[in-house]
Amino acid sequence: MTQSKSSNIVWHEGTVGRKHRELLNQHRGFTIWFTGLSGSGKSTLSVALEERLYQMGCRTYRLDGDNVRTGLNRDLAFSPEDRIENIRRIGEVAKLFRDAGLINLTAFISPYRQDRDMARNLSQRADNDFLEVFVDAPLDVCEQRDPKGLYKKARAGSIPNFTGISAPYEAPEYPEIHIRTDETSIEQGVDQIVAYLIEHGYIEAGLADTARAT
Ligand SMILES: Nc1ncnc2c1ncn2[C@@H]1O[C@H](COP(=O)(O)OS(=O)(=O)O)[C@@H](OP(=O)(O)O)[C@H]1O
Ligand SMILES: Nc1ncnc2c1ncn2[C@@H]1O[C@H](COP(=O)(O)OP(=O)(O)O)[C@@H](O)[C@H]1O
Repeated sequence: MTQSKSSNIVWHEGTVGRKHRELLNQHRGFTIWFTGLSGSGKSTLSVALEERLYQMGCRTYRLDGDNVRTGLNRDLAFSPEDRIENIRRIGEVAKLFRDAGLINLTAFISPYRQDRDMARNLSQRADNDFLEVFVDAPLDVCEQRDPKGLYKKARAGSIPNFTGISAPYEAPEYPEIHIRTDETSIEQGVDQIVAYLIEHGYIEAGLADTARAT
């Protein structure tokens, strides 16, 4: 992990902490980290899940590769070094959102296992506040979907270092949740995640009933 360049830094603790914020929000703060190839369904699933969680009364914030790369990370491209820095910064931002007591959804290719583990290990609560969701579809399916026409360009050689074509993707070995988006609908994918969250005590089952009633 990159060390801080500054010295003489002393952490300043406030009187309102994560526990207080979680109490106010009536749920825990945690990160749902979507990873997968371009076109696998990260953005689609994270948007649909956020909508469901919102209906359940949860406080959420979603970070998406394309969006963050126009602001915070606009100085970064797609070399291995830039992707590492991209994920390092997102990992830190996700940590802040957890500390804010929010359910934070991130949708980045995040192709390197080591970087995803780094993001996970930034906070180490006993109750595991970082869930990796492997959004999985075979490359040929992603390429057929090609929602932004990027695979076509990558095959034509006009996008270098394109994940799955000319840059690597390291699939998660032990993701908390594994979704095959070529075998399930968007709705089923969201149901699968919500069921996991309830079963493992991240959110209360009663919230799902509230959502159904509205
Ligand atoms: N070379 C290359 N490889 C992969 N993707 C590319 C590339 N160039 C541009 N794009 C577009 O950028 C989106 C991926 O950004 P990420 O920040 O998620 O990438 S990474 O995690 O740093 O690997 C990705 O978005 P998604 O399709 O939503 O994954 C693409 O729209
Ligand atoms: N089960 C599914 N889950 C998610 N997306 C799906 C699914 N089935 C088909 N799709 C489609 O696949 C495409 C995925 O695109 P996108 O969400 O932008 O992927 P990514 O963010 O991983 O690049 C969308 O057009 C979406 O409608």
